[in-house]
Parts: sequence; C-alpha cells; structure tokens
Amino acid sequence: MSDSRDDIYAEPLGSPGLFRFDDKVAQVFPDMIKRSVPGYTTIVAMTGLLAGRYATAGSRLYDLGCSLGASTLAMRQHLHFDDCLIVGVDNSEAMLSRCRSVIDTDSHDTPVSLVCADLQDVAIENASVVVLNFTLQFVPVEQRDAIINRIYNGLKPGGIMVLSEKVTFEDPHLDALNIDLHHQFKRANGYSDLEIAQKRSALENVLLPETLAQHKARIAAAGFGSCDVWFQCFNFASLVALK
Ligand SMILES: C[S@@+](CC[C@H](N)C(=O)[O-])C[C@H]1O[C@@H](n2cnc3c(N)ncnc32)[C@H](O)[C@@H]1O
Ligand SMILES: O=C(O)C(=O)C[C@]1(C(=O)O)C=C[C@@H](O)C=C1
Repeated sequence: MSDSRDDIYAEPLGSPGLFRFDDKVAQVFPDMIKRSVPGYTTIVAMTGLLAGRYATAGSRLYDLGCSLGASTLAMRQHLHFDDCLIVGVDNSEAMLSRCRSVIDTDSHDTPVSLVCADLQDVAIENASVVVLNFTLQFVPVEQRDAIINRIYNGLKPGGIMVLSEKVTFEDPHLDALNIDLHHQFKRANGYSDLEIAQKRSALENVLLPETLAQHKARIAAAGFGSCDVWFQCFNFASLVALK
C-alpha cells in the first residue's frame, strides 16, 4: 500500500473547496488516515479479530466504504472458512482501483469482490459481518436510517455490525475538549495549524458527525439487540451491534 505523505492542505489554498475522495486523496490515504484518526490502526486490526470470531461458513462479510481495503485485508487474515466472500464497496473509483491492486498483492485465499457503488444502492445479503469504518459519517444524515435498517435485514441471526465514526458530544465543554485534543493529536503527527484549519473547512458539511446516543438510538430502532462502544479515543469511536 502506498504510504506517500499527505501534504494536500500544506500550502495556503484560496478556498480549500469540499473534501472529496479523489485521486489526490487516494494517493496519500494510508498516511492521511493514520495521522488523522486516533486509534485507526487498532480499530482496523480489531475489526479483523471481530470478523474472525463472527464469520460463519458460506456467509458474506461486507466492508462498506472500503477505501484501499485496510479493513478487508484485516478480515481476510482472520477467516477460518474458505467459502466466505468479502464484498468491498466504495463509490470512489480512485479508491477502488488502488484497492484492487492492494488486494491482488495479498496472499490470503478468501475471494474479494469489489463494487463501485453508493451504499444506498448496495444489497446486503447473507451477511455474518458488516463493517463501516469511518464511512457512515460521509452519508447524508437523512439516508442513514435506511442504510442501518438494510444492514440489519441483510445480517444473519448472530451476525455483527462494526461501526466506527467521528462523533460529537452533547456537552459543549466535552465537545470543545475532544475537538481540541484531536487537533493536538494531528499536530503531534506533523500537521501544521494551516493544514488542520484548511482540512477542517473542507470537511465542513461533508463529514457530519453525530453523538453516540444518536448512533445507538438508530441501531436499536433497526432491531439490533445489543450495541455498545468497544473503542474510543477523543472524538473517534467504534461500536459493535449484534443481531
Ligand atoms: C474514511 S474512508 C473509509 C476508510 C476505510 N474504511 C478504512 O478503514 O481504511 C471513507 C470511504 O467511504 C467512501 N464513501 C463515502 N460515502 C460513500 C457512499 N455514499 N457510498 C459508498 N462509499 C462511500 C469514500 O469514498 C471513502 O473511500
Ligand atoms: O476529522 C478529521 O479531521 C479527519 O481528518 C478525519 C478523517 C476521517 O475521519 O475520515 C477525514 C477524512 C479522511 O478520510 C481521513 C480522516
């Protein structure tokens, strides 16, 4: 996987424009996400462990918003059945074409099918595991209920959904603290104040975080019996939901 350094927002841009998963972002994505999301490496690795535990023979595992396939590869490493299928979905062709080459260089056996599509249009069937690692946050809020409902309906009984998101806090003090700690994390990883400010502006109205309570309410309304946070660092959290 290419690890070119992310310097997309390093120079002053008249207007940073809207953040998009285009070729420029795809080129630096592994570096960008590691330096931007506290706990990313742990979340991806543990997604693999969870998948290994919940995958059942003959079932499908979905990686929704697969980008370059980090979670797909983590899951593939932990599968004990050779008749599973991993379905990676992303609506960015720039991401998916790179993802294809990443998967091609991986030596594990489970077949991987990569689909260029919007989450809204993807059928979820015969699933034991559905992963959304930092994807739902980019979907318009009004479309989110339908997606989570479809995931619930496509999961087999005993299946798991892993949902990782940037979150916001109802308490304004905690919200400000966690945003500030996240920016400190980015600074410690070599991003300048200009890079942080320009990316923040580009993500405005593109990445729409919700509170953990909003996520949990949506997940419960879809029918999931058990759901809780298994990982959190500042304003980034990951939940598991069990059918
Ligand atoms: C932050 S990245 C996900 C990172 C990835 N899951 C990982 O663990 O490395 C978000 C991805 O979701 C994709 N995406 C955003 N909105 C989408 C949608 N409506 N349908 C399909 N993919 C979407 C983007 O193209 C991008 O590749
Ligand atoms: O919130 C931010 O500042 C981020 O950079 C986070 C985030 C994400 O959560 O997906 C935003 C865009 C990129 O995909 C990488 C990281």
